[in-house]
Amino acid sequence: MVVRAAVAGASGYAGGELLRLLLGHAGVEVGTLTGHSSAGRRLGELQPQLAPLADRVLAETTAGALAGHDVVFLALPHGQSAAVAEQLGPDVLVIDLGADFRLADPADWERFYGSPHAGTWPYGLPELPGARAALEGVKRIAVPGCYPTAVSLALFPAYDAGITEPEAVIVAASGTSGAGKAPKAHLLGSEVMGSMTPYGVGGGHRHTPEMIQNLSAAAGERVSVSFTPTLAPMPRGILATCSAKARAGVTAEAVRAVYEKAYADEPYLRLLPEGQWPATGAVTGSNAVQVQVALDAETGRVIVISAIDNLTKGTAGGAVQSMNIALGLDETTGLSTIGVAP
Ligand SMILES: NC(=O)C1=CN([C@@H]2O[C@H](COP(=O)(O)OP(=O)(O)OC[C@H]3O[C@@H](n4cnc5c(N)ncnc54)[C@H](OP(=O)(O)O)[C@@H]3O)[C@@H](O)[C@H]2O)C=CC1
Ligand SMILES: CC(=O)N[C@@H](CCC(=O)OP(=O)(O)O)C(=O)O
Repeated sequence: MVVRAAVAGASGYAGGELLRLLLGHAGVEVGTLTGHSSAGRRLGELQPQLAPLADRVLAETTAGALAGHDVVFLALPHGQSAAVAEQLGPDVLVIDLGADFRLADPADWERFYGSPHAGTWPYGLPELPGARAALEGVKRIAVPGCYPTAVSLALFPAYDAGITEPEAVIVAASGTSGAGKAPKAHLLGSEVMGSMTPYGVGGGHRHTPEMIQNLSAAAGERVSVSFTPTLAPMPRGILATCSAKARAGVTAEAVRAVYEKAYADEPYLRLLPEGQWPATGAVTGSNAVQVQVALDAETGRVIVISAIDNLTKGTAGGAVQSMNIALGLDETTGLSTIGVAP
């Protein structure tokens, strides 16, 4: 079976990574590509790494241009997906890489995104408890945010197993591609190179409610989250340092056993051997997630560190993995666990 897939937002970072993966996917034929300010331009000018598609010309992002495909990926800014998606009809598989359909609570959406809530779609993080089965055969998928991917995959085993209290503290560093390709002063090379800085400090980051949603579902009770993102001088990657208070009596051996069991059959989640620590460079360009755990004897906190590529497992790889499940394909088709290093 070969499905025909359109990509809206093909000129952006998420759209570009998605096309890189789709070009290596045996079950996908790349159809229409769309852009916004770059409509009418050749893809080769904008995404020179995608050589086989260099002569494709970007169409305007309209429902008409995206019609006639089996799968439509939307890699658009927040708030742009709903209007397009509602015109695409119920039979096409629509996969939104943006935030519009990730949150279940309209109040959370309105507070963090400041616009009316468009709705909630099945959530494209198959490794979460029950999520894989919930993606089979669906026609709409909301791909998680990059930080919630790194954090939820790091912490769900601890909450699912009940070994941690319902609070988590997270500090995560992201590469600059997480902020998209559109020019912004704080992303200039002279601002970013050789410097790191936090942002969204004190509960203000829009990924906080998404993390709370995922971790609370795993815990069966509300988990409070303190999240501090930082911008790191690298193009790709997220390193998330997560901690939560261990429940009484939990030992370091018990923590490790929980993670060994939770990740045992997962194709992309890798608990590293003891003494080895996750590195963003090791997962660059791959769908892999590296994780290490420790129990801090001084504070009684379980510490879990994860590394992902924000554009691959954190966006486009997660989208392809979820598409594979929805279409009944082998979940790993077109996705690699092999990073590009150094
Ligand atoms: N970058 C990342 O690591 C991650 C991104 N995502 C999500 O993916 C989506 C795209 O992000 P990213 O690729 O980084 O962003 P970019 O800024 O790199 O790309 C945005 C894309 O959307 C198009 N676009 C811009 N404005 C409009 C508009 N008003 N209507 C229609 N299309 C528009 C742009 O077209 P043009 O260039 O032609 O103007 C471009 O193709 C976002 O929702 C983001 O949240 C999710 C997880 C991680
Ligand atoms: C470095 C950086 O700016 N990162 C982005 C997150 C990108 C992402 O995954 O999130 P969305 O899909 O929700 O946009 C941010 O902090 O807003």
